[in-house]
Amino acid sequence: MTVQIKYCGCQSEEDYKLLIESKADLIGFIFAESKREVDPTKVNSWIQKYGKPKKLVGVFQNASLQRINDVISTVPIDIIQCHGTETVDQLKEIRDHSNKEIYKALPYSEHILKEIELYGKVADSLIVDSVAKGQFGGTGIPFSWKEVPNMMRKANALGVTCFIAGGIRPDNVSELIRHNPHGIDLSGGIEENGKKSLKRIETLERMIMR
Ligand SMILES: O=C(O)c1ccccc1NCC(=O)[C@H](O)[C@H](O)COP(=O)(O)O
Repeated sequence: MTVQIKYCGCQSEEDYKLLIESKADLIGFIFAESKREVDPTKVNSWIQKYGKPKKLVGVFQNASLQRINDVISTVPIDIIQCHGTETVDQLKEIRDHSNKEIYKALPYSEHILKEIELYGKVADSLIVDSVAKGQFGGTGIPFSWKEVPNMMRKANALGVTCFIAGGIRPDNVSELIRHNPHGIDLSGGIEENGKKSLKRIETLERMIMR
């Protein structure tokens, strides 16, 4: 199976031009508190200017329905990624309210298989990401990938796609690919000086033969 690629944290018009020409399947924008947070109106202007050849993901963290509504009425995103401590009931409410696909990010821990079981029944896809120094999302730090095959087995049984995120870079992606994740999700690993880097994207895509 071909591994799906999600590049996240698109922060500028230059980033967007680069990412739509990459081999990514999905491009993510951060609408949560972060150094990568973007303004919905600006994001929409890039999409109007350069088109929308990829699926677009809006990343939120414990956002209100009002905030989600404000963003999706401005930006034509396809997927809402919930990257906080949202409950199963809140995910259902967000889906009913928005009519979008819902991705749920789960913090990697010893309880990850139980979390996959719980959220895999309601989310369209899952993203297992690292927690580091109290931060969840965009940490730049990988977790131990030896549990990845078990996670994929659990996700397969539930019929959901499961992405792996957190500190994936061109120099470590081959090791992760050996564990056969359904998808990979990167942000900092394809950046140089805070901007998405063509060189790093091309190197990464060569490593995974895309
Ligand atoms: O990237 C952020 O700054 C961020 C902030 C708050 C919530 C989520 C965030 N990112 C979500 C993603 O999907 C990232 O791609 C993922 O966390 C991996 O980031 P990295 O470790 O930098 O590759």
